[in-house]
Amino acid sequence: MSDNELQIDFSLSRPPQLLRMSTHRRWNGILGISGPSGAGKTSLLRVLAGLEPQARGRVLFNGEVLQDSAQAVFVAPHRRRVVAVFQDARLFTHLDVLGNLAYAARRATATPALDRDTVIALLGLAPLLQRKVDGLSGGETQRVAIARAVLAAPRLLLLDEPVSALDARGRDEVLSCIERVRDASGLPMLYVSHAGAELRRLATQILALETEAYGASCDETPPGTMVDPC
Ligand SMILES: Nc1ncnc2c1ncn2[C@@H]1O[C@H](COP(=O)(O)OP(=O)(O)OP(=O)(O)O)[C@@H](O)[C@H]1O
Repeated sequence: MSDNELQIDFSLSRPPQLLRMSTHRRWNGILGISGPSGAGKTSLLRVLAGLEPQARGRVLFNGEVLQDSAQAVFVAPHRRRVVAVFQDARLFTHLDVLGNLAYAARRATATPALDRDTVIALLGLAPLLQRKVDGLSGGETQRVAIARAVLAAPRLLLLDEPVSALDARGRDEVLSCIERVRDASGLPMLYVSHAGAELRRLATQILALETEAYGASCDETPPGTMVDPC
């Protein structure tokens, strides 16, 4: 049974391009997002996170309208409970690791799927809590960013190529952490990657975006089908 549902039908004007996406997906766990460079993977996450207020069309998550230009509905980013982790984890450099986690927990508007101690344990952060974030390795930084995102109590977690800048060891470490969070929290996630191996490892199904002459579109792969990304 699939518990989560994404309904999108929007366009973003980026002259001379028009980026269009339309799909309806149900999934559990991690929905992988694949597609060539420029297909609109990051744009999709930005729309879901509420960072593209000018997008035309409709975006619904689990039946709730997040934005609908025809009805002049736009739920503000901080009210969506949709939290994104980007490739360049944007941690607060004036705070240590614990400070970053505490900040997210203080601003959370709901109870997170996992409590702070569990998040710290699953992401192996105990030895890092007092460290300044600008001294962390790439993999450590991404683990803190994921922990911070979970403690912000999202109902949808967006991961945009979170391991693409890491070496093989760092990648494997962070992917294992994501698997642990996925299994312990049940949080629905979208995971953007160019790497087929990562998507096969993490995702229950894949949404493949394809670039077309006029912009981007979604390949309507039947739910549950694994698609080999380009
Ligand atoms: N802020 C912006 N203003 C104008 N155009 C943009 C902006 N951000 C992205 N684009 C364009 O929108 C299209 C989709 O970009 P997007 O970053 O979503 O693709 P992507 O699939 O994530 O690509 P990549 O794999 O290279 O990260 C591209 O043509 C890109 O150049």
